[in-house]
Amino acid sequence: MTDPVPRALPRPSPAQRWLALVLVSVAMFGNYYVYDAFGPVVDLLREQEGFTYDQISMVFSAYSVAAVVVLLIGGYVIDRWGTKRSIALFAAICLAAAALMASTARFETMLAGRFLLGIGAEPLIVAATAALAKWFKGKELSFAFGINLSIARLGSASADWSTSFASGLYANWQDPLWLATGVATVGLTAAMLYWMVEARLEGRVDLGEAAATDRLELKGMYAFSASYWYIVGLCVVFYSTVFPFRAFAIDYFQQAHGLARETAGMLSSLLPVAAIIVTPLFGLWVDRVGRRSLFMAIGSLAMLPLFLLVTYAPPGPDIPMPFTDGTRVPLTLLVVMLMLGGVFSLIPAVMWPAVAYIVRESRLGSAYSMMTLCQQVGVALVPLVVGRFNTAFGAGPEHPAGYAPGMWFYTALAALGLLFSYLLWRAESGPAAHGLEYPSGEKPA
Ligand SMILES: C[C@H](NC(=O)[C@@H](N)CCCCN)C(=O)O
Repeated sequence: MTDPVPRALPRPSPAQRWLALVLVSVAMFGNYYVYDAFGPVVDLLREQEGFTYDQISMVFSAYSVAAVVVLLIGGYVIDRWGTKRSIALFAAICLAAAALMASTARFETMLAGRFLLGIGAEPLIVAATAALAKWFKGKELSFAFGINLSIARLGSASADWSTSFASGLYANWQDPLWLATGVATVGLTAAMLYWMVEARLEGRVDLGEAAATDRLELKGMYAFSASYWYIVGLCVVFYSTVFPFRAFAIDYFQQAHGLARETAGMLSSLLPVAAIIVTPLFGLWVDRVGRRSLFMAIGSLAMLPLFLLVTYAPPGPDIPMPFTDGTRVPLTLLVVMLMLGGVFSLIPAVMWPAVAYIVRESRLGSAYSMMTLCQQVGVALVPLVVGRFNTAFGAGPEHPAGYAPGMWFYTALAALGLLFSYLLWRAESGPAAHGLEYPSGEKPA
């Protein structure tokens, strides 16, 4: 008797794929919510618990320090445990981190909680990406990634909106962080359901191999082209400006511009909200027209004046904010946040996919890991500098001018971003170009 010929398994049905996407995305929603739940309580920690700007910055940076450590350890856990267990494990770590931060206002505990969040959240993003690749490879993968990121950003926006829909909790610093712990529980529940779905369908449908996590290998980095390193440079300065600015934005709008917390939260949420709507549209546009390095340069140029405008431009009349029940904000702040939202949609939509056009597929995992690692080093250091400036220059409601040095620092970083994108554009317009300026991402023969 001969062995039966193994029959090829069917690919997952659309309903199965979209169920997996929804569950993974809810886990990501929880992840991003917890990350951004810290910003709205910054003023309460300062007023009620006596935290200084330096301490707040250290808590914020602890996430990135942890992220650098886990990125160096690499995709080991994901490779060994598989996506379904890893997603649940990392979501559980995020939940523990959220609970730790909510448990007490001791500085060391907050620091440990935020560090733990970095340990869970960054590999959760990697594991979620690997999981989506299993379900969607060859079928709407980019679209699925886009939806996943949009739902994650909805988590960021919801953390800002909590200053309105859960305004009653903001009588103290602790209750909003317990709310974040509740949201992390929803994320963990979705991760466990995802585990059940993947386990149930394994062996019944062809889930292929998860895209190899391709751990970070420092050897071989020299082989990446100059264009790759210009993109890494832009990535570092871009996120080192936007993420710390976001972390301090609600407090800054309250202290320096006298806005109520709810209004400041609404204004800050324009950044992720714009990104939810506009990022996929920019993605589609760039896929059609190419010109990737030019778009990155345009985004960097648009960012350059924003931090100085917010500091020195007259506030202008109060006007109703879009997508709200008529909350009024100064025109200048609204314009600046809408422009920053546009930049926050354009640069990530172009920058992350651009790497795939200039790095060999087999080295893509390493390339992305190195880029994220450098990003997190920048995101760890910049808030420490800005916190130092705010403390040293006595920033606060009675001395709003004390925030100006921090804003000049963000502007200097934005100028560096413009330099990197100019160098990239020059490299991609010359004979060593990879084809970033062409819709297909390849130079015509
Ligand atoms: C896609 C990109 N993600 C990241 O940069 C992550 N390494 C850090 C996310 C931290 C916020 N939760 C992004 O969000 O633009």
